[in-house]
Amino acid sequence: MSSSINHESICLPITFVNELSKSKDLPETLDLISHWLPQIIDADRASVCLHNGQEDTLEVYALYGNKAIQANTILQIDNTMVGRVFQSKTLEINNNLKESQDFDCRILHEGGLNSCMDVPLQKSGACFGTLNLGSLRENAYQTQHAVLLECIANWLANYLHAQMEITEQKKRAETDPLTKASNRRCLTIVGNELLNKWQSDKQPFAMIMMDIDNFKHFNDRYGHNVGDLVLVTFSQVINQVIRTYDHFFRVGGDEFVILVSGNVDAAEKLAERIRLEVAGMSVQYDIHNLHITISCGVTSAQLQDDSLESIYNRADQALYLSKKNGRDRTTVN
Ligand SMILES: Nc1nc2c(ncn2[C@@H]2O[C@H](COP(=O)(O)OP(=O)(O)OP(=O)(O)O)[C@@H](O)[C@H]2O)c(=O)[nH]1
Repeated sequence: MSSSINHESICLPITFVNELSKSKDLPETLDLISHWLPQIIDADRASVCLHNGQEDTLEVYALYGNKAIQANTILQIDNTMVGRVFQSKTLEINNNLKESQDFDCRILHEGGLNSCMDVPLQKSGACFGTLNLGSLRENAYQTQHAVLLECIANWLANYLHAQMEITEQKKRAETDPLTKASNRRCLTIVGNELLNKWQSDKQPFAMIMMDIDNFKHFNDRYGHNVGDLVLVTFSQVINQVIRTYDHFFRVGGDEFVILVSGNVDAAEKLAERIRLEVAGMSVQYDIHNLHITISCGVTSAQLQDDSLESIYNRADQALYLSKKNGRDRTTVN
C-alpha cells in the first residue's frame, strides 16, 4: 500500500476512508483503525487504547499484528508509556524498547518489538485514549512518522468520539440508573432476539422473574435509601451468579427478570441458586444486618409462543403462585 509522507500532505488508502465512513459501530471503527494503520505507517503492531471511565486505567480495545499485549488488556496509567502519553497529551516515540523501564514497553520488547510510538486521541482538549504502533525494528520511528500519526489521530478522534458518545447514550437508554441492570426496554430488545432464534433455529431460552419479598417493609421501616441499598446489593449478587450469556433486567420497583440461554431445568436450577444465595446474604445498614428473601417464577419458550408477552405472562403467573404459596420459593410454569 503506497503512502506519501511529507509535511504538507498525507495520502490515505481510499478503501480505509470509505470503510471508516460506513462503519456502523465503535468496535468496527476500532478494528478498522488498527487494521489500516500499519498500512499507512510501517508497523508490525497497531492498537487503540481507550480510557476506562472513572478508573486510572486504559484498555486495549483493538489490535492488529504482534500480540505481545493482548486485546482487552487493562494497562495502568501510572507505570506505562501509553499512560504517560494519555496524561501529558503528547506523542512519544521509543526507538529502543530494550532499555525502557515502562511496563508496557518491557512487555512489547519481550514480545519481539524494538520500537513503538503512541499518540493521544483528543476531543475538545480532553484525552480519551491513544493510538499505538510497534515495530520489530530498532529506530523505526522518526519525526516524519510522528507528524503523520498525530495528524491521523486528530482526524480519527472525531469518528471515535462520536461513536463513543452514541454507545454511551445507547447504554444509558437501556440501563437502570440505580442498580445498573438493563431496563425493561432492553428486555424487549434482547427477549425478541432470543424469541426469533427460538422460532428459526429452536435455540431454547427461559425466563426467570424475581420479586423481593415484602420489600415495602424495608422502605417503611428503614427508609427509601435503605430500600435502594437492598436493591443494589441484590443486583450485585445476581451479577456474580449469572453466566455471561444470561441477561439480567430490572423491570419494576423490586421486580427483576433473567433471560437464560438454556432449557427450563437450567433456569429452575439458576433461580434456586440465586434464591438460596440471596437468603444467605445480609445487607449491612448502620447497626442492622438486613436479610431478604425472594420469590421466583420460571418458564421457557414454547412452540405456541408467538410473542415475548406470552412468555412474560407465564413467568408472572408462576411468580404469583410463589407469592401465594408463602414466598421464598421458585415455581415453574
Ligand atoms: N427504595 C425503593 N423502593 C422502591 C423503588 N421502586 C419501587 N419501590 C417500592 O417497592 C415496593 C414494592 O412493593 P410491592 O411490590 O407492592 O410489594 P412487596 O412489599 O414487595 O410485597 P410482595 O411483593 O407481595 O412480597 C413499593 O413500596 C414501592 O414504593 C425504588 O427504586 N427504591
